[in-house]
Amino acid sequence: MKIIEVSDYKQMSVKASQHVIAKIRNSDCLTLGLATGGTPKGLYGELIEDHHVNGTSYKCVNTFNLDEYIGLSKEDPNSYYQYMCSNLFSHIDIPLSQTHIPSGMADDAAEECRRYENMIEDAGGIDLQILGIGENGHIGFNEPGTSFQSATHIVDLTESTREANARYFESLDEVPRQAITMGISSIMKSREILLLVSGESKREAMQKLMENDVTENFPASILKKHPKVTIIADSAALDLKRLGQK
Ligand SMILES: N[C@@H]1[C@@H](O)[C@H](O)[C@@H](COP(=O)(O)O)O[C@@H]1O
Repeated sequence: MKIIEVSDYKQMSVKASQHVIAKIRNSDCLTLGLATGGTPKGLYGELIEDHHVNGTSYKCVNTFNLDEYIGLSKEDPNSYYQYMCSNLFSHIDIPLSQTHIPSGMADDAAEECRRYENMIEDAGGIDLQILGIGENGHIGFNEPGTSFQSATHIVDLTESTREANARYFESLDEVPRQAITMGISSIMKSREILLLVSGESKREAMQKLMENDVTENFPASILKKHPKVTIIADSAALDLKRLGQK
C-alpha cells in the first residue's frame, strides 16, 4: 500500500482528482468504481470543476457504485442514486446509461445482487475503485465479520454505521437497516484501488489498518493483499509519529 499524506481535506480531494483525471485521459475507455459518503464529495467537486475548465470527458467512462440502501427508491433524496446525480453525474457529460448503482427497490434483492455482480464482470471489471472507510473499518457496506470471499450481497447495517450515516436523514429511525453492497471479493478484483481517508474520526481506523493483521473483523485490512492500493490521507487522519513512520 502506498500512502500519500496531504495537509487537509481539500488537498486530499485535489490529489485524488489528479489521479482519476490522469487515468481517464490515458485510457480509451475506463471503468470506475465509485463510493458515496462525505469523503469523496470533494473529489467529485474537483472532477466537475476540471470537466468545466479543462474539458475532461466522461463519454467513454463506465461507473459502478459500491452500494445502495435497500428500501430507498431512486427518487429518495437519501438514496445513493440521488447522491451520485447531485454530486457528480448531473454536472459532467457521462451518459446515465453508463452509470450503475444497485437497485434498492428490486423485488428480489438477492437476484439484484447476482445481476449487479455479473454486470461488473461483463463490463470487464473495474479499472479504478474509489473507496472511503467506515470508522469500524468497513468498506462499501461490508461490516466487520463479512467474508473476504463475498460477492455483491445484502447486508444488515450495524447500529454504529446507521448512527454514523444518520446525519443525512431526519432521524435515526429513517436510516435503512439493510443495503446491497459489492462484496470484499468484488472490490478486491478491481485492478487498482484509491482509498481516501480524512479527519480525526478516521484516525483509529487508519491506525488499525496500518498495524493490524489481515482479519475479517476489520474489512479494510484485506487491502494489504491487493497489489495496487494508494491511500491518500490527510494529517488529521494520519498520526505518523505515533505509527513510527516519521
Ligand atoms: N457506504 C458508505 C461507505 O462507502 C463510506 O466509505 C462510509 C464512510 O463515510 P464517510 O465518507 O461519510 O465517512 O460510509 C458509508 O457507510
